[in-house]
Amino acid sequence: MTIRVAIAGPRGKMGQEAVHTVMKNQEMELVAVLDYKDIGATLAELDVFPDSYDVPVFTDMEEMHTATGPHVLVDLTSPEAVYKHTKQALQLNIRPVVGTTGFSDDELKELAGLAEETKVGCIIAPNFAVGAVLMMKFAEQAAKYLPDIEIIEMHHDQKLDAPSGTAMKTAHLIAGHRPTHEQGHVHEKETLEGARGANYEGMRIHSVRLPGLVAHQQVLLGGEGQLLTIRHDSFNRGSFMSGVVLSVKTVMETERLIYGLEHIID
Ligand SMILES: NC(=O)C1=CN([C@@H]2O[C@H](COP(=O)(O)OP(=O)(O)OC[C@H]3O[C@@H](n4cnc5c(N)ncnc54)[C@H](O)[C@@H]3O)[C@@H](O)[C@H]2O)C=CC1
Ligand SMILES: O=C(O)C1=N[C@H](C(=O)O)C[C@H](O)C1
Repeated sequence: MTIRVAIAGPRGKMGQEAVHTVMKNQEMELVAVLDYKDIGATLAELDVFPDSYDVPVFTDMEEMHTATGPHVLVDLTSPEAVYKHTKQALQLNIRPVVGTTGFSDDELKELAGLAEETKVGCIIAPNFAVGAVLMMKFAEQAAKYLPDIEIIEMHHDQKLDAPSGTAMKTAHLIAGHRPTHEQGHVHEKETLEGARGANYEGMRIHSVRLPGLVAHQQVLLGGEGQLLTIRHDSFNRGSFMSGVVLSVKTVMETERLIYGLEHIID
């Protein structure tokens, strides 16, 4: 069966890459895109895509659903739009594959409940790059032995959310094995606010934003006389595409919400 795919955010950095990926995939058909403007146009009429991309643009998900019947919605938009999109897709029986980051823990819980109730599969992947998933898993394992940890995530300066979804997911995974404990000196004091980064159950998370960067993270684990550094770099957005393809295929086989690619890679 050909998987009918819609993409939200097709003009964005990730959206453009995903449009090309789905268009090239023999097992998928790009049936629609969801944008905030140019309703009634096709991708071919937008300046960033080739003339052969005869895919309609919608601004309303319900209209898109009625007109084109997608099985899957790939969301690559913004932290502001993603919760509403994911909820609406689940209600319309469209399976969301979500790369957009910036969910709160409460939103994730609510969406998991909704997916269970509607039995509509959903994958939320804070990072689609296999190397980043391995970096998170290795950090989770290492935290059992070296529980003093600081996460440094580094991204391009157009990123809207901080900390990154990957840093948050890394902290969640590590926290499953590391009893909460405060790090550093008990009397430490910031003379400049924010100097010690964000505090997640005692772990520190630092967000760097600079032009030239794509997506990078290192997890530093310190012990007596030693430091373990686990690092991953995405140098381009092609690094995320095999994860997008895997997620689109896998979401067709599930009836619940899966949070994180580590649950679906072997
Ligand atoms: N899970 C992963 O592996 C990755 C996730 N991301 C995340 O994906 C998201 C998008 O990233 P980029 O492409 O770099 O951002 P971007 O800013 O280049 O693109 C976002 C696009 O979404 C559009 N958009 C915003 N609100 C919309 C709405 N309500 N409806 C339709 N379109 C809307 C914008 O116009 C823009 O074209 C971010 O949350 C980012 O953190 C980025 C890279 C990898
Ligand atoms: O905004 C980005 O670029 C990225 N966002 C995701 C995140 O917040 O972790 C994934 C990747 O790091 C790129």
